[in-house]
Amino acid sequence: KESRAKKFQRQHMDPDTSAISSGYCNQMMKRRNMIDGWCKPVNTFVHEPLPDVQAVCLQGSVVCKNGQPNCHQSSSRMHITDCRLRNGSKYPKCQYQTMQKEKSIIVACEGDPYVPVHFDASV
Ligand SMILES: Nc1ncnc2c1ncn2[C@@H]1O[C@H](C(=O)NS(=O)(=O)C[C@H]2[C@@H](O)[C@H](n3ccc(=O)[nH]c3=O)O[C@@H]2CO)[C@@H](O)[C@H]1O
Repeated sequence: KESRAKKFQRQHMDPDTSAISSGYCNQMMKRRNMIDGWCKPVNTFVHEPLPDVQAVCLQGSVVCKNGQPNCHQSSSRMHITDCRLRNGSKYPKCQYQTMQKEKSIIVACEGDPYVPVHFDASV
């Protein structure tokens, strides 16, 4: 069974890509298995080293969207790509808009070791 930490990495980590093409999200949402059974509406990929993203769990504590207190906001901006399902896109033809950004990320952390398990938002 995939751990929540590993699921976070599968869904949100892509440290090795710097050149993002317009087809990046269509390719990655499929490659990382986020269009199985349905088209995931929104998903962010982070283009920073895994240790840097894991370190966010030690940074500014903030309340999560769901009210839980275990979210943390990165103290610096990070290179990310937001993938957003295009209007009219129908499963199984999940078509995404690819948007490159530099923003501070908010993740929820859990466990021992205390690591990211959920991507909450970017600000
Ligand atoms: N505090 C917590 N502590 C611990 N765990 C917590 C906590 N909160 C939730 N989980 C858990 O996480 C799991 C999960 O998949 N939550 S999810 O909201 O659907 C994920 C969102 C995110 O993937 C994506 N999104 C969204 C915005 C954006 O900018 N970028 C972007 O990628 O959209 C998704 C839907 O919004 C679920 O098991 C839930 O129980």
